[in-house]
Amino acid sequence: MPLIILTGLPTSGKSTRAKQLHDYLAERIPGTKYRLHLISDDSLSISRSVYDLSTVPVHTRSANASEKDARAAIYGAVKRVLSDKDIVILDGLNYIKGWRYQLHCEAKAVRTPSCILQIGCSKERAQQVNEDRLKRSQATADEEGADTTGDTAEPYEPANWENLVFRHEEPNPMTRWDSPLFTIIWEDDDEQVKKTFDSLWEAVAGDGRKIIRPNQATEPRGRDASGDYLYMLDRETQDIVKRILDQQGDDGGGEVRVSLSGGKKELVVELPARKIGLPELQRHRRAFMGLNRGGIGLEKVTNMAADSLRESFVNYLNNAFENE
Ligand SMILES: Nc1ncnc2c1ncn2[C@@H]1O[C@H](COP(=O)(O)OP(=O)(O)OP(=O)(O)O)[C@@H](O)[C@H]1O
Repeated sequence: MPLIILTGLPTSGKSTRAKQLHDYLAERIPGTKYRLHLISDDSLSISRSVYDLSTVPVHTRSANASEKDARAAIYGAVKRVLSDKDIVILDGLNYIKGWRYQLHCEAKAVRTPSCILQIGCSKERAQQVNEDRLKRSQATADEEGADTTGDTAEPYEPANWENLVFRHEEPNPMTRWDSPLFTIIWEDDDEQVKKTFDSLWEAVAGDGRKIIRPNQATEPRGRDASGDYLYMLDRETQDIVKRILDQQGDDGGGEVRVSLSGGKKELVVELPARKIGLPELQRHRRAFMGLNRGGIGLEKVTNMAADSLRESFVNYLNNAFENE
């Protein structure tokens, strides 16, 4: 299995469900090949304040160093244990789609499935949980009595909480990296939760699980920390779009060859049997750039050069055209 990525608003009940899933799987795995791991901000001692952009100057907001460091730590922790024999529950906000894409690629690279467990909760209820936490932590600071609720987790500063809600990118089950998608809502009772966990198990560890084959598109890649990464991302993808427009046949279809620097290797884009126009290619390019734009903090994990970017975009396009 297996990487199970939780996602949801801050204070929406993610850890509660992650623990329930952990208990459920702990009962299911004896006698199977699986080992079980639960990774979360708390298990890695990551404070909720790392997500706080309010202390970062506006012009550098996309580059919040502490959040990037936190992501690198989470990524490293997942990578260390993830295999086809290890079930990893990743409890966290996981609110950026590009981040979920990278995790999906990481799983695929070790030939194991990934899935998303979305925790649904209204904004108002989640906010109430955070406000209660804030009050309790204030009362503890003022020594006004011990906490009796059992929820001793750290609250988010209100502006940080609001900002995280604003930045949250809902999973989209139409994309490879956000599927299969399972959803549990706050109100779900034990029976409903068990049903969802049963389906999740079936999809990623049961007989119905897909065979995962790694391909170059899903091999995880980092960013070129030294160069101007965004410039390179733009330039290389533009160049491939141009080659496709130049080389495709009059009626479309066929193969387009894209060489890597120094002619070391040639990549092939397999086009569908129809003419592809600039708007469609630009749409794919923008989607790819959206997924690979900086700011998800994996610079320290690997190094991504122009060649691997080109390779990655070619594979992305081949995946996109594959089903036609
Ligand atoms: N479905 C639920 N029904 C009732 N109470 C719940 C439910 N889910 C969570 N809670 C309560 O809400 C509080 C916050 O839950 P939890 O810590 O799971 O949220 P979280 O999303 O993991 O928070 P954070 O974003 O800080 O990691 C806890 O007191 C928990 O007991």
